[in-house]
Amino acid sequence: MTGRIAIDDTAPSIAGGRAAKAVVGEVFPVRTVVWREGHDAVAATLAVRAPGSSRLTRLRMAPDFEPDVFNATFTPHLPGAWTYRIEGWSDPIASWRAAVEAKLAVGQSAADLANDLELGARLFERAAQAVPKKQFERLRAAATALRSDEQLPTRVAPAFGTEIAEILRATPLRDMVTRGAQHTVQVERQRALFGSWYEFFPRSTGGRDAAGNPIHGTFATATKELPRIASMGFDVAYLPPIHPIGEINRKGRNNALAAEPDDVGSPWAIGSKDGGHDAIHRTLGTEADFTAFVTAASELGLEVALDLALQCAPDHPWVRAHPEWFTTLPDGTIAFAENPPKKYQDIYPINFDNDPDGLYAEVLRVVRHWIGLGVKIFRVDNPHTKPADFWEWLIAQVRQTDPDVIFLSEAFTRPARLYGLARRGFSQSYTYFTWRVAKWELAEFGMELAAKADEARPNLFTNTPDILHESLQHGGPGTFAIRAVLAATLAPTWGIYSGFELFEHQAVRPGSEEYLDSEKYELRPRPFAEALARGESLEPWITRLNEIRRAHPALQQLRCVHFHHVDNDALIAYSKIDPVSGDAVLVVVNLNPFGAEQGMISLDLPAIGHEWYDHPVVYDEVSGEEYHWAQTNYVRLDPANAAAHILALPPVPQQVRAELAYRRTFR
Ligand SMILES: O=P(O)(O)O[C@H]1O[C@H](CO)[C@@H](O[C@H]2O[C@H](CO)[C@@H](O)[C@H](O)[C@H]2O)[C@H](O)[C@H]1O
Repeated sequence: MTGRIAIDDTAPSIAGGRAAKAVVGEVFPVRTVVWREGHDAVAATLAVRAPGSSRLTRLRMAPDFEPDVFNATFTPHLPGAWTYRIEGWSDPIASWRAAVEAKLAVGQSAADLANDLELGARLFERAAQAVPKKQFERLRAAATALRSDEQLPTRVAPAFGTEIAEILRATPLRDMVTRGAQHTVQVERQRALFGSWYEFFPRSTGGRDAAGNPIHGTFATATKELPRIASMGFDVAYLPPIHPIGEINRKGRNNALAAEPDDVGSPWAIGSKDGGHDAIHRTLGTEADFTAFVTAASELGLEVALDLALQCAPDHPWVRAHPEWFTTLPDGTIAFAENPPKKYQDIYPINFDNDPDGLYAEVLRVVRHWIGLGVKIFRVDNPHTKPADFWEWLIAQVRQTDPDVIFLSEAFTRPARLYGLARRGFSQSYTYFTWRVAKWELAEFGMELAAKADEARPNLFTNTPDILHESLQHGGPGTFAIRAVLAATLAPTWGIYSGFELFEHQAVRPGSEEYLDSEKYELRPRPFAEALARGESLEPWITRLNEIRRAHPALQQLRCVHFHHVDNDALIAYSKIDPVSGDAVLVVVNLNPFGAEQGMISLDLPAIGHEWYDHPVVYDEVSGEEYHWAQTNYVRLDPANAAAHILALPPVPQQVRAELAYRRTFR
């Protein structure tokens, strides 16, 4: 925006004028550049408006140590679309003061300063017009002193005093006020930022019959799984699609192209003669059973997330009723879906261009149907294979009526799509975490997450039904513990797919990331209790991680990560802080699952709010031990005992919290 004062590089500023992201209670840092010609002083104000309010809250921005750069934070207290803009202005009293100080410093006399003193008096008189009566008198007194016959130091003393500075900080005299462009921040509920997800297939919860054959589960049997999931500290129970599964082209075990008669098929092959996206697989139960499941989950503090997979089995009702929603090939057939190199022969992709009005309305109806049954979180399958403008429209429509609905995007094929979809409204995104294993990759990844915090919120799954990373295939239980602690502490939202706690690691074939006997195509009842009793379960570690995450607001933050140097590439160290409470945590992870690693960690103490010479006492939330640390510290981690230190640090002092929030965000 052009104006008398230049305002540049305001951040966050999302491409296309779209909204930045924040959640209720999250500290939201804003930075800008404000400058003008010559030597006169400028300043910046952040003007913030809450949703539905006509009132502007003005926050004086703090000058950065870089010239012309200003910072401020605000903390939204309710969800909705907040707006903010920068006001850049000329600060005539600061300019006057700087000039007079410089002249006094070189010994100029009252006579030399006659014009300056009169100009100052006029400025204080102007400033007095805008302040309450008591402060009015102070400013008038400063003006009177400047015009008096006293000695020069006495004349300028009130104008230079701290009391006047305080008054002017609260009510500055602003000239040439220039308003910058308006920016929006979409504020969501806290679950959009912080939470622990557990993915499981309800159909696998039916146990086994006397002959050891799996029995198809129901919502009633799935409900029995919920206490175990809740007791591990998870917040969200995510279910793959629960709809009728296609019978035409159904896939068999291990992705076989032909199914055997008793094969259950992939739940992502949605739709059959029993119904489509608004129907429930008849063996799982009825709508009433589903809502009972959602209620039971809620009583345990769990939210249910549902898959939204916009694709159809050939026998989905839409295929017959709306052939225009699909692409018919010259030979009259419909091509199956692909996500190269993956082939999904049991589903048809949807064509979003033939009848957008009809299709869009139907998808919105489906989403609202599930919202009506208590679902407030949708994990969206393959959103990058559907048009971006469709998602932007759908999410905006849903937000109008249900602002508490959260959409997780499963798009991580290319950064443009991952971040592009996030900008268009997705609350959370899958990431490349599963493929980031080396220390340098993790550090780069962690920095990227923080740098992108205004436009995308990550959900770090350790594994998914599609991704059994080779490190999990060959790294033994130690790798599972390492991947869990990294996911649980690098980002505020993390998740596991069922079976992770049992160290399931067999791939269908060498070089593949697909599980052997994948649950995508068959029932997989699991002996959780037996494994736990034998001490062969990761449940205790997962439980402890979630407890620590809940106890430490620092681990619930996305923006405030900082990596510290360790002289061993098998050890990684990073700290997180919470700018509100000052809570601070340092995580040190041994990336070698097979043996102990040791090294020296050099703490960047100012980055955690301390002086270089401080000796913080740190408490290990994993071992319960306390250490007296300094700038350089010896660490040794043996995966036989613990994969990581999760160290509670002394709280960040109040006076540097906001500054650290800017520094960690805009590095
Ligand atoms: O393509 P992605 O790797 O993002 O995977 C997601 O979408 C897939 C298609 O919906 C889904 O694939 C599974 O379901 C398909 C349809 O039934 C089936 O053909 C595939 O073999 C099966 O893997 C995948 O699970 C989901 O995460």
